[in-house]
Amino acid sequence: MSAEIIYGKQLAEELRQEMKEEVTELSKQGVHPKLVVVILGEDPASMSYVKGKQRASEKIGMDSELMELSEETPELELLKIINQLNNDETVHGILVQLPLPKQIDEQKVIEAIAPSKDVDGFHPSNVGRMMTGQETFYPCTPYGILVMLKRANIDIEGKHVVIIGRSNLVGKPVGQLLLNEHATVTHCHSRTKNLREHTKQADILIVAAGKADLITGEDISEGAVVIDVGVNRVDGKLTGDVDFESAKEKSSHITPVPKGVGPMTITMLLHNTIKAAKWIHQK
Ligand SMILES: Nc1nc2c(c(=O)[nH]1)N[C@@H](CN(C=O)c1ccc(C(=O)N[C@@H](CCC(=O)O)C(=O)O)cc1)CN2
Repeated sequence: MSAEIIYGKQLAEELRQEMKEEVTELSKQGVHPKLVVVILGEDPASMSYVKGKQRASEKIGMDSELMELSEETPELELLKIINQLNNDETVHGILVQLPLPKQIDEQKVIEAIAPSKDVDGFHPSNVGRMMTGQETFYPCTPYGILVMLKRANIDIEGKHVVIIGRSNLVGKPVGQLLLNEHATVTHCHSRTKNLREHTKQADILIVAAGKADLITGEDISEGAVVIDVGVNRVDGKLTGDVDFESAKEKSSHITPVPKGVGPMTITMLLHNTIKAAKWIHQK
């Protein structure tokens, strides 16, 4: 068997075209969705992600602002900036790029963002709403994975989803979103014993471990769906957590790296920002 490759990049482009039309319609009603992205320091990977977010916003006609702050910015100063953005009626979405420098308490920053502008979906209030199956902003990478699975017509209900990784950004929320869709979910992580015994049982395997080529064809069952969330740089080359060539021969569907899950992250951020603008203007 050779897998069908799910290109997130292609789906992202289709969705962004639809969003562009939605932004045009909203602007006719006087609603101009605006995203503000805050970054501290100049880490090259983070810098490229935030520039990507800004470019993508502009391409669909959405207002966006990039606030580039020094790596040494004190926590209190960042909290003050967030407070100003919370009170700025022209701003609908606020995103602080992670990870943050060591002098800053990441959780404090996440909790400072108004839940109604938390387009990352990381605020405990939004996480709680997601857990209880209520409408809210879902974290962008997990939400992107859910949309990819649905658009590829992959059944989720009753399927055994095995997730490797338990981060707040990806592992935990993707498990919750798929549980909400009636999947049976198993979480594996760095302390899991006999990892292969678990991965072999997966109908859908989601790998978000941050370890290049952790999973190979031998770790998966014939016909499994494999979603690779890894973004690793090995000898200057971008690679996922899954050995694509061997996994492709066993799976029914697989996402590549690059051009797989990654582009969906930014797309769902645009979706969340439009949603935030619509909510505010419906009030
Ligand atoms: N506040 C947030 N910080 C971070 C998030 C997040 O969702 N919110 N996620 C990641 C990084 N990230 C977005 O911020 C992100 C990662 C990867 C991609 C992407 O498009 N990847 C491409 C490859 C890009 C490359 O060449 O490096 C792909 O996989 O095809 C987009 C966004 C951590 N921080």
